[in-house]
Amino acid sequence: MHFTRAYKIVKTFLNFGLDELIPSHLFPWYGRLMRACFFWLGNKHKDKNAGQRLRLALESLGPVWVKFGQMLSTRRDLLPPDIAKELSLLQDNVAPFDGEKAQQLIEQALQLDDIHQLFEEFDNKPLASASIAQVHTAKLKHHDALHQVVIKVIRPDIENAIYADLKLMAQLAKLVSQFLPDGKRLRPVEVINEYRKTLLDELDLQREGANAIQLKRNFENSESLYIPYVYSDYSRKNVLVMERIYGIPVSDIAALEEQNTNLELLAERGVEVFFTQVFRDSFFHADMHPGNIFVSREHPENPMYIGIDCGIVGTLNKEDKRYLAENFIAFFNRDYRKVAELHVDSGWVPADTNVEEFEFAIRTVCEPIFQKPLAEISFGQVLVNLFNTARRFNMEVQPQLVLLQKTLLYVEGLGRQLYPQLDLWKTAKPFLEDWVKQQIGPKAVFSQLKENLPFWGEKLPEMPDLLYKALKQNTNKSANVTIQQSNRGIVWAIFAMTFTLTGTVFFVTEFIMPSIALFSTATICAWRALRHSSNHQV
Ligand SMILES: Nc1ncnc2c1ncn2[C@@H]1O[C@H](COP(=O)(O)OP(=O)(O)OP(=O)(O)O)[C@@H](O)[C@H]1O
Repeated sequence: MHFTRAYKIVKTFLNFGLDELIPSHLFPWYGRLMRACFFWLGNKHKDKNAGQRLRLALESLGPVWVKFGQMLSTRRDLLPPDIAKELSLLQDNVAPFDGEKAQQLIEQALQLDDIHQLFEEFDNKPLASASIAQVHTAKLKHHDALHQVVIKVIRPDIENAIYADLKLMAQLAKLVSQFLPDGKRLRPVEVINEYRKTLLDELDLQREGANAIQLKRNFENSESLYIPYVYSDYSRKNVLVMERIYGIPVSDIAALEEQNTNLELLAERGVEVFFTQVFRDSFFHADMHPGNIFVSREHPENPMYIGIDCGIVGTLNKEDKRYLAENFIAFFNRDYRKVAELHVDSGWVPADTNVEEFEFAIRTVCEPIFQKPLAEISFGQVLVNLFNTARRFNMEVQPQLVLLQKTLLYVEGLGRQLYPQLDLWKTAKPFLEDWVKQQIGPKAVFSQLKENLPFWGEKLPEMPDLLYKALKQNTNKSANVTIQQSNRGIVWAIFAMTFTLTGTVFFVTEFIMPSIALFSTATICAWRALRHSSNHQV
């Protein structure tokens, strides 16, 4: 199986002339020798351009490769634009699998003798069928009521096929990175590893269910986004039962216009939902292609999105978020020095990077973007340009940022399709500026203290003990005046710390007057500590 599949892949690549995509000066002699060994396989599609040949080759290799091509199409940082555009046309035309088989899989997963024990009107005919899973409609008997649901079922036997293809892909990536002189720059091994992770995550519907539950909780009372309810009691690794939704696909602009949807508000809400997910929740839906987004039929004047398929989500840590927000703000202020410094501070590029050179490189690629009116600038493209430049300065690939950049491109595309005059910057700027403000300044310091309160609350009872030990040590060593002096300094410092902590506890629990008294005492202790330490140094 392994060998025949490997041969099929080589045959497809050569029949679509993909070897011709490698520039001759980059094709080493051993590569050409290997190519010559398959002399009977030649390019049968000479009439088509490179992008088309690559797309057709991937389509003929099946779903794992199609999904890989779709992922690559969003990596504008790695591929030339014409090839990326062609890959974005990839379609996974897979036939649905037998509905009886789906029913059998559901019965097995939920340990039912008969599907009708739990579901009424299970429809054998799939509602939708994709490369990894198929969706059926049913009515769930739940708490003495009937609930309209959809059941997503992973295709039978897909797992083994995916593992086998991923293994071959990984071997191919290794070959490319080892034997093609320019292979490493494309980071094929990392790209395949990232793809592997995404694809395997998609095979686990319990994970998708958990993501949907989290996202639903994050947008509990939101007017902008609704996530269908997941029946976790009836969900397994290969079966997911969730509330059926009846929204309008977001790409169906005619239907949205027909019900007088406020498209401007809808487009703005897309941007708002995205930035809320990224900056408020650090948890974003990262598969926002139009097939996964619907619009509620209710209240078209106050339109709400409905999101499905939460199989791929992204998360960002606090530092990433802060640098990202500041990067956008600095970029739109055309402060390229700041952009360069942020990349160094965040550790995205090595600490010894020449900031001036980096600033200059960023200016060169970013300044032309401002030729356009601000409203037309693409945030996603800004990130692509920035990351491309940073990569020349040895920026490591940050998978979470790549996911974010990809999602941002989708969100923008979607927003502009709904409302071409959408001014992304106008919608996003106040959001980003508020967020950055919240992260710095006194409010942020206190919220940080509040966050660390449980830790300090735990340590506070130990303070008197520490103090006692320090004092005792001080008495034992009284022979040495210098040490005694320095110990006194330590004792005052401990006092200062204890009063500060207690003051903070009072402050955040809103006992303002006692907290002021404690902070004042802490200041006096700190001053005494400083005096002792300076005497000691003298
Ligand atoms: N809760 C739901 N209510 C109504 N229809 C749904 C629901 N969930 C999924 N569908 C339908 O099933 C289709 C496929 O669902 P989903 O996107 O979750 O599957 P998938 O296998 O992950 O597909 P892909 O990854 O290719 O988008 C959707 O486009 C939608 O038409």
